[in-house]
Amino acid sequence: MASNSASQILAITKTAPYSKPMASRFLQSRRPYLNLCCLSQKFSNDNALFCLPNSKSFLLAKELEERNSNNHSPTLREICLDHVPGNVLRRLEEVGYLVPTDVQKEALPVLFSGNDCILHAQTGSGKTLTYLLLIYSQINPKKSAVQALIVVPTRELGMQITKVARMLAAARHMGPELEQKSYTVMALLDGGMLRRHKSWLKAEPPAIVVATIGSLSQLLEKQILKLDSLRVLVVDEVDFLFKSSKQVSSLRKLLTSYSSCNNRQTVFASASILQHRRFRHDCIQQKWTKGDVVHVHVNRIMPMPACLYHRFVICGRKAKHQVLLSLLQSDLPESGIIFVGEQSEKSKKSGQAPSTTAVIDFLRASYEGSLDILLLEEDMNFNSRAASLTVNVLYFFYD
Ligand SMILES: Nc1ncnc2c1ncn2[C@@H]1O[C@H](COP(=O)(O)OP(=O)(O)OP(=O)(O)O)[C@@H](O)[C@H]1O
Repeated sequence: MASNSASQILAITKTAPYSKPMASRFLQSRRPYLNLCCLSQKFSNDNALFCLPNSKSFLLAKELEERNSNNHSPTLREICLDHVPGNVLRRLEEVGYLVPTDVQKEALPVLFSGNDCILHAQTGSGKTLTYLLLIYSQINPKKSAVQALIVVPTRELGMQITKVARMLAAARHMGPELEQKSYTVMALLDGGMLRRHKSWLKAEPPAIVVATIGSLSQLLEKQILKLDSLRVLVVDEVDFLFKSSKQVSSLRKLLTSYSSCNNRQTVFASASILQHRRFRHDCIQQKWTKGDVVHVHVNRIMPMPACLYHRFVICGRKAKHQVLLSLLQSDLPESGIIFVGEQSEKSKKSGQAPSTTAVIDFLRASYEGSLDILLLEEDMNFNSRAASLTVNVLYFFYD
C-alpha cells in the first residue's frame, strides 16, 4: 500500500451515458475494482474507496454470474472456512469482501496448508488481506504473546496495515465464541511513542505487531519484545527493505536470530521482485524460509494504458475553477477523480465554504450537460466507500 496526502476526492461521472459504458467496461475486464483500489491506495491517505450508484451491486452480480458460469469458483468464505475464525469471516463479509482477488485465490490455499510464501503481485491486488487472513487463521487471542509480526518499510504503510488488521479484529463475537478475547494489534512504527509501547509490551503483549524495522530492532535488542511464540512473520515490500542498506542487516538478523523459520510461517510480499528465482534460492539457503517456500506470482490486472498524457496548468487563483471546467469540457471523461487540497485554517476562520463545496457548486452550476458528483471524505464509513469505479482521468486541484 502506498499513500499520498490528498484529503478529499470528488468523483465525477457523466450521468446520462453512465450505465452503458460502465457496464461494458465491467464486463470486459475481469476485476475492474482493483484498478480503482490501486488509485485510491496511491492517492488517498485513508484508502478511500467509493461507490457510484449500483456499480457495487453490478460488480457483485457479475462476480456471482462468473462464478456460476465457471462451475463455481470459490468465495472468500469458502476458501477460509475451517481456517479463519467465524467472527473474522463475518467481519470480512460485513465490509464487503466476498469474492477473492486472484492473489487470494492462489495464495490462501498454499498458506493454509502451512507453506511459506513469496507473494508477488501488483499493488492493490489484495496481498495485505491475504497475509492477514493467514495471521487470523494462526493466532490464538487467548494467548498473551506476540504471535504475528508484519515488518514494513514505512510508517505510512504500517498505519494502513494496522487499520485493516484492526478492522478485522473488531469482529463481534457471537454464540459459542462469546467467551473469546479480541485480537490486539500494536503499531510499532518509527516516530511513535516507544515508551508507551514498552509498558504495553511488558503488561500484556499484543497478538499482532506491525512494525518498522528501526523501532522493532530497538525493542528486540533490549528484549522488551520477544518472538518466542511467533507463528507468522510477514515482510511487506520486501524488495524495498532489501534495497536499503541501513535496514538490511537488521532484517537479516530478524529473519534468522530472533525466531527460527522452522517454528513459524514466513511470508514475503511485494509488487516487484526483480530476480525472483534468485530471491527464492536465497530464502532457502539463508534459512529465511523453509525449503518448501512457494512463489505465488499473480499479474493479471488490467495493463496501464499505452500512453499517459500529463498536463500542468498554471493559472491565477480566481481562474482555477474556470480552468478546471474547460479541462473537463475539452476532455469529456466518462469518469474522473478531482483531488482537492485541504481548506486552510485561515479560510476556515474567515467562514468560507470548504474548497470541495466551492468546486462542486461551481461545476454543478456551470457544466454543460449532466454530471454526477460524489464527495469522498476521510471520515466516510468504510462500507459506503468500499465499491467500484473505473476512472480514466485524474485532476489534482491545489492552490
Ligand atoms: N477480496 C476483496 N474484495 C474486495 N476488495 C478487496 C479484496 N481484497 C482486497 N481488497 C481491497 O483492495 C484494496 C487493495 O488491497 P491491498 O491493500 O491488500 O493490496 P496490496 O496488494 O497489499 O497492495 P500494496 O502492494 O500497495 O501493498 C484494499 O482497499 C482492499 O480493501
